[in-house]
Amino acid sequence: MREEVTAARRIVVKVGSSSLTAPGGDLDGARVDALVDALAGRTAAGREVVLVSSGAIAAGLAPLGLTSRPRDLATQQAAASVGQGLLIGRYAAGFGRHGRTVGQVLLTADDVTRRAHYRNAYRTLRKLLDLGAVPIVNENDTVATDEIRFGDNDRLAALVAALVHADLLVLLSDVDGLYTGDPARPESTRVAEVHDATDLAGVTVGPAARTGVGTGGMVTKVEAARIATGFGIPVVLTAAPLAAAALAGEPVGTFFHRVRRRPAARLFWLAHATSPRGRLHLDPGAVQAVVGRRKSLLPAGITAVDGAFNAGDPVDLVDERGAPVARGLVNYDAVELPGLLGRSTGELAATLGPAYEREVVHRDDLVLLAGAPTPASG
Ligand SMILES: Nc1ncnc2c1ncn2[C@@H]1O[C@H](COP(=O)(O)OP(=O)(O)O)[C@@H](O)[C@H]1O
Ligand SMILES: N[C@@H](CCC(=O)OP(=O)(O)O)C(=O)O
Repeated sequence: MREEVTAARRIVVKVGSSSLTAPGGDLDGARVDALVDALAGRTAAGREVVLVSSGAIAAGLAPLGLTSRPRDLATQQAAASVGQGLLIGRYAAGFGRHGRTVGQVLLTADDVTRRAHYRNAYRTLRKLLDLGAVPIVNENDTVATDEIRFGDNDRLAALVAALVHADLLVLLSDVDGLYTGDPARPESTRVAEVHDATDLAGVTVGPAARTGVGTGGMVTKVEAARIATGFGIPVVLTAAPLAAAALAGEPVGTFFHRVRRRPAARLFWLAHATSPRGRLHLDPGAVQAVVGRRKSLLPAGITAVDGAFNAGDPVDLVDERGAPVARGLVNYDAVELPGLLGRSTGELAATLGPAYEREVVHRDDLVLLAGAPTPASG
């Protein structure tokens, strides 16, 4: 038995399109009901459940006479508009059998990335849970544009899990776990546990099957697991029919252990949920100082600036090859910086005044990005 699973009080469960629809694309009522029964079992046992459900686009296909998932955004949005109502209607009926009320929560990326918005989203979810309802979250597909879209719901689910401070994230798909390669190949085997990146070294993480209704495949699920475990939330990835077993703590699917230390919430959002408004190019010495010695970034180490940001905005710090190594909140407007580059803080203070002695990004407002070189690896 997985103790972290059985002890979890607040659980975010994400279910993919492929687990809710019949092969033709229509919503499969029996599958929805089976999932609802598994979740209602947990709510009856006093657990709080937030469901992140995909399937709006898939559910809208058949009613609109479409035979496969459309590629263009406008048709996807029309399908989502038709399908989302059907989906929620189905869940409302399903949970109604258990005497539970559901609440629809449609979010855009902005709602979980901008501080003022995610506080608002948090309050709504919190209140629904306090009132005993089951929040059912999806991306707000009808208004999300290509630029701001998550597209798949895996990353959204990880961010929602962080938002509501969940104790567990369960990702339900059409495959019963992470496999070492394409699960259709006989030589692929299920990975039972992932402790850290080394357990993923021999794993080929692939996209969704081309014929299906899913979008992200394993790539977005492993990324979602990385985000959630980095926030101290363990993740179970398994197939939807195994939901009840997974929620009971049985050793099904793939269990991603959490990284013990929960980062400061503010820095977590900075790393995972904000979009940078610009880029600061660092010379090698500045990369060493920021990444290797965790120092603040000073004007002297910056060689170029891109973007139209204001003081307080998130920006990426990139190395000489343009690879992001850290993200931070910048203390200057973009227009101010070109005149300061390469100059020491002492010189700037002497010529421009003491206000210009401040760091470009303070170390407390900096978070290193995954993949950044560590001091040991150079
Ligand atoms: N290493 C892997 N292990 C398991 N599944 C994989 C792997 N690589 C690619 N996949 C594919 O990912 C699919 C699940 O992703 P997707 O279709 O997006 O599901 P969902 O709709 O549940 O989000 C599986 O059906 C499988 O074809
Ligand atoms: N918001 C979209 C999710 C798109 C999607 O297919 O996601 P997933 O099945 O989780 O890979 C929908 O409801 O159709």
